Amino acid sequence: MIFGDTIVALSSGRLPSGVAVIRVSGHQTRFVIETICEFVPDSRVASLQTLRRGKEILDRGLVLFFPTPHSFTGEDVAELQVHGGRATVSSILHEITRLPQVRLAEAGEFTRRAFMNGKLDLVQTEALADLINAETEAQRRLAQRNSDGAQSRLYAEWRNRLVNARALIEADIDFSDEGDVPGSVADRVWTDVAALSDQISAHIRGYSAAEIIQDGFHVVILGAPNAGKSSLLNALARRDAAIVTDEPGTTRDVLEVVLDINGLKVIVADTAGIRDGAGKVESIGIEKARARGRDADLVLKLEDLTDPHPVDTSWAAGEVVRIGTKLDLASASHKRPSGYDHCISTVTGEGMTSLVQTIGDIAELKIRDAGDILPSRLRHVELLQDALSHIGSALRDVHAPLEIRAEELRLATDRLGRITGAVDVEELLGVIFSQFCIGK
Ligand SMILES: Nc1nc2c(c(=O)[nH]1)N(C=O)[C@@H](CNc1ccc(C(=O)N[C@@H](CCC(=O)O)C(=O)O)cc1)CN2
Ligand SMILES: Nc1nc2c(ncn2[C@@H]2O[C@H](COP(=O)(O)OP(=O)(O)OP(=O)(O)O)[C@@H](O)[C@H]2O)c(=O)[nH]1
Ligand SMILES: [Mg+2]
Repeated sequence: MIFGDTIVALSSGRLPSGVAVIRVSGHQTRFVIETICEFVPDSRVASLQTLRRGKEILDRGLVLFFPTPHSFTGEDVAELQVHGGRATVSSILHEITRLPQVRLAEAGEFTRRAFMNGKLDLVQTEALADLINAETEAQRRLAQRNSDGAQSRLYAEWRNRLVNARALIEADIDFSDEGDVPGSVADRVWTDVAALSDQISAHIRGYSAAEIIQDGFHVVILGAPNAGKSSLLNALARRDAAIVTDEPGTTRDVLEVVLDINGLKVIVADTAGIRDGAGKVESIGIEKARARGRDADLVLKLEDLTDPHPVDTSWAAGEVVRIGTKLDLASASHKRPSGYDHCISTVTGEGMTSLVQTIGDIAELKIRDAGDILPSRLRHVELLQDALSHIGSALRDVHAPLEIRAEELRLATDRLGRITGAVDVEELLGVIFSQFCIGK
C-alpha cells in the first residue's frame, strides 16, 4: 500500500537522553537521507555519518536504511540514531519535515502502516501497544506472546478446523443428494466441532486471568477503626501513603497503592474503619469500603489483637484472609492468638514477609490455570462468545438441515476472523491505534 506522505517522529523515549532514534517511513525516505546525510548506506547496515543543514553540521550519528518491503512498516524506512538533546532532535526533525511530502507522524502511525502492509495483524498490533505499556513481568509475558503471533496462530488453527468441518459437511450434503452415503463422516466432524467448542470456552474463561494481569489483582483492607489498616498499607507500599493517627476514624476515603508482587500488579486499597454510629463523612467512607470489599479479589480483614472488634465480611465475593495486628503490643496471653491466618506488626515488621507471600500466592493461583495464550481484550471475548454461540447452534440443532448448520459454522469462522482482522476491520482501526504513542 502506498501512502502519500512520508512520516517522521522521535521513536525513542523522553529527552534529553543518551541517544535518540528518529524514524522515517515512506517513499520520500531515500530523499530525506540524501538531503541531510552524506550517503544512502547499504541496506540494514549502520553507518556513522555527519548530518547537515546545508553546510552547517547538525550532529554526527548512526544512519540505517531499510528498503521496502523488509522494514518494520513495509515501506522504505530510515533510522537516525543521534545525540538525545532536545535542540539536536528538534533541529533534525525540523529539517526533515521541511522536505516536500514529509510530516510528523501521528500516534501509532508507523504501526498502522505496518498493519496495512500486512506486517502485523490486529491482535499483534494490540499486543504491541500492551508490550510498550507493560510494567510488570506478567504483563510483559502476556503481551510478548500475543505480539509474537501465538494468539493469532491459535485462532487461525480454529478457523481451519471450522473450514474443514464445513467442507466435509458440505461434501456430505452433496453425497446425501445421491442418497447413498450415511452420515458417518458428519459424526466425526461434529465430535471435533464439539471439542473445539470446549476449547474456546476454556480460552474465554482465561480472560479473567488476563484482566488480573493487565488491570491488577485487587486487594482491599477492611476492619474496625484503628485496627491498623493504614499502617499496613504504608508498610506494604514502603512509604507514607496514608495518614496514620491513634484517633479512630482517621481514614475516610479509599486510598490505593500499586505494588508489584512476584511480577504481578497488585492494587491494595485502604478503607475507612467499619463501625456503627459514624458521622456523615465517615459513613460515606464506610459504604465505599463495603463496595470495594464486595468486588475485591481478596479481602484482608484486620483485627487489633489488643482490642479485637471483628467486622462482618461474609458478603465479600473474593477470598478473605484474617489478620491480627499490633503483634508487638499483644500481651503474653494474646501471644499465640488463634483464628488468624496471619499476625503482623507494622512496627517490628514481624509477619509482613509471610503476609506478602500469601497475597502473592493467592493472586498467582488465580492466573495459574489459565493457560499460556489468553484473550487480552473484551473485543476478543465478545467475538469468541459470538463464535461459540454459532457453533452451539450448529451442534444443538441436530434436526436442522445441514445447510443451515454449515452456515452457522461459517458465521463462527467469520467471528474468529474478525479478531485478527482477517475479516472486516476498518471501524476498529481508530480505536486500536489511538492507544499508541507518537513514534510507534
Ligand atoms: N532500532 C530499532 N529497534 C527496534 C525497533 C525498530 O523499529 N528500530 N522495533 C520496532 O518495533 C522493534 C523490533 N521490531 C522490528 C520488527 C521488524 C523489523 C523489520 O525490519 N522487519 C523486516 C525484516 C525482517 C527480517 O529481516 O527478519 C520485515 O518484516 O520484512 C524491524 C524491527 C524493537 N527494536
Ligand atoms: N504498636 C503498634 N501500633 C500500631 C501498629 N499498627 C498500627 N498501630 C497504631 O494504631 C493506631 C491506628 O493505626 P491506623 O493504621 O491509623 O489504623 P486504621 O485502621 O487505619 O484506622 P482508621 O483509619 O481510623 O480506621 C496508630 O496509632 C498506629 O500507630 C502496630 O503494628 N504496632
Ligand atoms: Mg486508616
